[in-house]
Amino acid sequence: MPESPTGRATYRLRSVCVDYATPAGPVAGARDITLDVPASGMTVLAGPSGSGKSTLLRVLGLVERPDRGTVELDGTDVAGLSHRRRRALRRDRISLVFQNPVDNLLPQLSVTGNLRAAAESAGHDHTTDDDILGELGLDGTGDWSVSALSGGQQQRLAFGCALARRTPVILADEPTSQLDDVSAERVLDVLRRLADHDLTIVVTSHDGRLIDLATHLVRLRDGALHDVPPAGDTRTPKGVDTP
Ligand SMILES: Nc1ncnc2c1ncn2[C@@H]1O[C@H](COP(=O)(O)OP(=O)(O)OP(=O)(O)O)[C@@H](O)[C@H]1O
Repeated sequence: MPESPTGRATYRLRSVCVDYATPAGPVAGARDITLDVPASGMTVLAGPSGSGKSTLLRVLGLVERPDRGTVELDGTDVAGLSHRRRRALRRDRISLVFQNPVDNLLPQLSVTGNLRAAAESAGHDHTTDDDILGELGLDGTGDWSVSALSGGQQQRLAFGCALARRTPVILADEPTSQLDDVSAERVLDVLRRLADHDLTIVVTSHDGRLIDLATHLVRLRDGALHDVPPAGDTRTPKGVDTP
């Protein structure tokens, strides 16, 4: 397997399979995925609808357990850990940003209240609210209620909550798909800025603008890796790390 761009990998997946039971028989969500996710930069999981992007993101988020194969997070094999250990790892190491902005926030709290609640959820007793709001382009909104923000502002705040949690991993599922073009551009600005932090960022998308931000592009089709370079071929753009 070629080295990942940074040489360090946060995740190492080997032969990961996820099967869903349906009335019509089993459906493969992930087929034999072998992949390293570099410790820093932005990995984009791209592919058409139903290609397995969300399934793979859920595996990385320790929400979905693979039916076969291994998943290492920072060298620990997490696939077989107890529910409790997986939940503790999720709390300490992973922040998830969902597609729908309102699913990421607590509507009864202010903007600052959401940042503080996010920090507390990861065991921190304070946040640098003003720094984070500045980074998101949301200066001066600290006292606002979440409902006063636009969808795009809410989605930027969701990334702020991930920053407040100070987890080394941020996973985001199609974060621009529910936004108009202008709001999506602002979210992309935030993602560009996050890419400068020493974080592992993994985003699913079929938004070409987001795919252009990838430092590591993983293409999926029918639950499997697609466009896998021949062994030893390092010419593939953006460092697809597959065997
Ligand atoms: N809970 C589930 N039960 C049954 N089948 C599922 C389930 N979740 C996903 N699948 C199936 O697994 C495959 C991969 O789905 P997944 O949602 O991971 O793809 P996706 O690329 O994220 O799609 P989209 O872009 O539409 O969200 C699809 O065939 C889908 O129908």
